[in-house]
Amino acid sequence: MSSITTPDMVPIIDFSTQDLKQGSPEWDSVKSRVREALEEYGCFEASFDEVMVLRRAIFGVMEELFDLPLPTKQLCVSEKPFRGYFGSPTGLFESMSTDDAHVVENIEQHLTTVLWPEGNISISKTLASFTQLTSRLETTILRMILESFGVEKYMDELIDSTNYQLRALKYRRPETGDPSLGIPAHCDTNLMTILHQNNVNGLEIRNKDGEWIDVKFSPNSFIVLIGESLSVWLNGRLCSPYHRVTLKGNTARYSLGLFAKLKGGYLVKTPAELVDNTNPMLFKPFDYEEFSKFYATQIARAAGSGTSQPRTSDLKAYCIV
Ligand SMILES: O=C(O)CCC(=O)C(=O)O
Ligand SMILES: [Fe+2]
Repeated sequence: MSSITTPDMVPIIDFSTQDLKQGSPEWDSVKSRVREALEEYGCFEASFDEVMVLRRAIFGVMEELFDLPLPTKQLCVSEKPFRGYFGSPTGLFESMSTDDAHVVENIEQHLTTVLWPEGNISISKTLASFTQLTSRLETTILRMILESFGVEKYMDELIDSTNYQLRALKYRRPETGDPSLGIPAHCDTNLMTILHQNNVNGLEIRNKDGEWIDVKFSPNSFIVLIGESLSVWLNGRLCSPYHRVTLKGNTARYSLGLFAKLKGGYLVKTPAELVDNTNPMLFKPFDYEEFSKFYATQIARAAGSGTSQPRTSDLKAYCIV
């Protein structure tokens, strides 16, 4: 793995302003910065001061979750792929994921009562508050993207079909002190990802020149990444960035992410407005949950044969015309 990084930086866009009302001059200016950043990097840093009131509670909760004994964490399972507890074969990272996490009862049912049989309402509430906050930000950004392509009439349909999956990640500090790869380079296949982290950096994004950029988050910010589902829906417009996590320090890294995904049963289909003679339809309609099942078997097969994970652009390869 190349460890060369450059001083390039992902753009920072401020979403904290009170005047960010749809149609206002502030809205239009943020919207064009979002479009520019996504064209260039597929991602940006979003400042969002409201997260500060939750920050201490969030990382307290994450320590409590991951400090549980391994057999307890392993009780969190699901018949659906990419939910529940996962520990990487390298032991360097662990994750816990749960669906529709903006609703306290869902977290209680699928996560907290599994880990604490008597329930743990304060943890459920903290995680739901985080999901509500980030899903609000996701909706704003999605609306700006759709407006910028003139397809905002699909907003309600997409929102109604979104699963706000929450994923908590812990990266152990590398034992040797040498930089180690926590998560290998990949593109997210979902619609949009919004990440928050403790004070330990490690996320790297590959820019258009193929160079890896260190992403340094401010405590009041998120990194927003476009996923391949959105790029496919936009008929190849905007690209999901390659990213990876490299651990360099002496402290554990925690990150918490909203992974907005399209629900099973919803056919993801490029709108007619984005297809014409010069922009023919590039991708076949697909169901994200069906793709996830296929993708999970690909990953398991690759792991079984000792080869690396399937290539990125997996979703695009899956549904290319
Ligand atoms: O922890 C992070 O910052 C990134 C995690 C990530 O890329 C993923 O879960 O897809
Ligand atoms: Fe990712």
